[in-house]
Amino acid sequence: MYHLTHTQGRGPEFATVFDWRLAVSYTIRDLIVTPWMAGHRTSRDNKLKRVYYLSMEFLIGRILGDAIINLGLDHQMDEALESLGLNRTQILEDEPDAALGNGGLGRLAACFMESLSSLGVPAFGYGIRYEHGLFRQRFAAGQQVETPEDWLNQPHPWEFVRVDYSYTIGFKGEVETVDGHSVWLPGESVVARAYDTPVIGWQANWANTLRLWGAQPTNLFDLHRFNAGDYAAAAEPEALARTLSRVLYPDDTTDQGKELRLKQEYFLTSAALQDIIRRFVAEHGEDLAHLPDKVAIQLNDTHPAIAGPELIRLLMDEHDLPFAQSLDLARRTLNYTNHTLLPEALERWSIWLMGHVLPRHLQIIRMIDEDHRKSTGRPANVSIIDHDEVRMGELAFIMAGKVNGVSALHTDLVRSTVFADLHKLHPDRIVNLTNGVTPRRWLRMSNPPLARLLDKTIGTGWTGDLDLLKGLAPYADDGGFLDELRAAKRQNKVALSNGLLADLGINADPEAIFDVQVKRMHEYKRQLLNILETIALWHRIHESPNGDWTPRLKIFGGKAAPGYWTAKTIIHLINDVAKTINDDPVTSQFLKIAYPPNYNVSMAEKLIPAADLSEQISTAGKEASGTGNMKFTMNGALTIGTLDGANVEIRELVGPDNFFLFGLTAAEAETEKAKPGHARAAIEKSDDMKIALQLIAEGRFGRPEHYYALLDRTWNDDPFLVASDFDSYYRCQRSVDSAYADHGHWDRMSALNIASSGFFSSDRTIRGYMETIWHV
Ligand SMILES: [N-]=[N+]=N[C@]1([C@H](N)O)O[C@H](CO)[C@@H](O)[C@H](O)[C@H]1O
Repeated sequence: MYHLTHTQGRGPEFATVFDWRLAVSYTIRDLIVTPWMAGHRTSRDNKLKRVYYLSMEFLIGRILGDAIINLGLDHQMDEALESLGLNRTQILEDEPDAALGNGGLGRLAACFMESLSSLGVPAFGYGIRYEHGLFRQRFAAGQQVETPEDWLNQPHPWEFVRVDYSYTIGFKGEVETVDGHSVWLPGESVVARAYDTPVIGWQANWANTLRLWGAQPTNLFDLHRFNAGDYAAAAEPEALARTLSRVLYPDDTTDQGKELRLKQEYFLTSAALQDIIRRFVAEHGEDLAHLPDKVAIQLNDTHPAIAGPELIRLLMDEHDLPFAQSLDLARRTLNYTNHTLLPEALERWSIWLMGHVLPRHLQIIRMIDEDHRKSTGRPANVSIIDHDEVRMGELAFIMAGKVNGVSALHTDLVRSTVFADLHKLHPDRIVNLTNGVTPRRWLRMSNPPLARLLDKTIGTGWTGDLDLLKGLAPYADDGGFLDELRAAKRQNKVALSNGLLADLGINADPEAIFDVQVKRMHEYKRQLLNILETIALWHRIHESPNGDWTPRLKIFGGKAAPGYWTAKTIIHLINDVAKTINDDPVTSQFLKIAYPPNYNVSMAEKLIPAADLSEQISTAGKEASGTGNMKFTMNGALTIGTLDGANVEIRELVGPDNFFLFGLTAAEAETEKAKPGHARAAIEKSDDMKIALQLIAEGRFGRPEHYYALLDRTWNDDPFLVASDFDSYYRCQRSVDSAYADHGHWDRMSALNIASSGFFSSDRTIRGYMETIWHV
């Protein structure tokens, strides 16, 4: 009531849901600033070493619900809202998602920030305060249409503006030599202003800062031009500057390559490094020789890899340290995480563009390259500059103390493929740190029915120490427990069914298998394999409508990068197939498809707890890790998947009997892919796939001409081996049907998946980074 009155300036009789939500948010925020300030003082006063996580993406989602959980106030808040006659769900769902990321990489950064605070590790996250996050997705005639996301078109209660922490970021211009020193004279510049969001940890013992940079013009406004009536020109400086933090590039695992993207990457990196050095000097004095003792920096993929040259520039040009010392200090401070092997995702900037936008950095990159060549005996294929391009992967590797992959299989492939030559030169540099997810948001907050059952069965300790879920294993043979487990899952399925009916008009049977594939649309994730199997099943049901079919609801969710034509065609196909199948009176009792638009963090929090089956069906060797797979497992869904990314470790821990495995291994996939005509050969052998492709070509799902190019690509190219894995996948799905029919067996498998998911907590991952990379 205090904040409604004094912060919102509203009486309850006039208050909107927005006013109440802000009042609740400020009330919770008040309780966070205390541990936040205490944590900062403790770090400063004890001269603690800090971790700095640099990422172009932080896929945070909503903040209020998570903050209430971490403060342990969920029950009190329920009572308070009830006593005021307010609807909890309505209040929480009024908050827009902070969609400052594309997919797994961005969400991982958000989970890491929460675990760093939950473990009480002094840390800062550095990112960009995009005015527009990932675009909103809607469907028009089954096709994806993008509209701008606008989370900041209303006051945002979770940020504090820090005008005193502003840094000038230069671009372009030229480099002069004065008294033997290189001096960069930027041609243009902007100001990076800090916006801080506290990240509270479990049980509110600690809170770290997520510092997001917003771009401001160096000179606000050209008054002379304004007075001359040239209003547009007068506003130009501001417009230009703000483009830097205007919008997130919507590409997931694809190199953008645009000048503005490079400028965004440098904007983030330079502001972060200037802020880090200011804090170090303020707390430890001018002698930067001790920087690596107090600062550990993690580069989230190559997007902030310009940090190597930028840190050297700051140390050399602004703190007068010699190149060799600057290089050494930078290497002992920086670390790099690789998140993908896909060639089109590895960033390469043309020498021209790098020299144009960052002339001083290109000079330093050449010095780093030369130093590395000299110190490693000039081997081939490891140079940063290659064929007039600056290879950011090589730059990040050469400038890093440690390089890590994000799953055991992925790290092996990083050593044997993309960085094989550098690995030979630096055999101890690459380490593995399998991804993880925070159990606070992805279990305790998203799945109250299961959380209550866990609390009752093994106590509440699991939220802070997920390994305690092992205590559940004995209950896998306890019928009473399994019934309650099934009841909890059913509660979530009923809630989701009601949502699907209300939003999409789809009547979902909670008894059906809720088979869920939610992730970005990409050919290597093989949503195409899933929808082709669905068509083949539909055809089979039509052939024997009285057969003993296990009802199934296929749920899809995911956005395609706006320029990714094939991914958009697959979205269109899924919606066209859904239309035909959902309207089919013969099969609708056995098979339905739902594709809710605008999949995001908040939707994942609803879908994952209601899932029975988790689709992790990427071509083996292509998905570096996956993190959705981990969220489904800890929420009791069983996985159908390939031996790819972290699926391998999930299967090892839950046991092969509790995982539905199919498909080629990464090595077999490489061999198969090399065979000419592998697709046509596989399709000719598979009646089910052939019929599925035929039905599309015949126009059973919308206008066939929309899919001729996709059909041609599948028959003649099929780069991700959909055809080669089809029959194995189809057979595996049928074994899922029979397993699901035996409730006791299914629930036992579900219980064992939950019991074995402790390893996939991001707390375990962060502890790994602390021990093997950051030494904090
Ligand atoms: N970029 N990128 N990489 C990804 C994801 N697409 O964001 O990073 C994620 C986080 O490491 C991985 O789980 C996922 O497999 C990988 O493809």
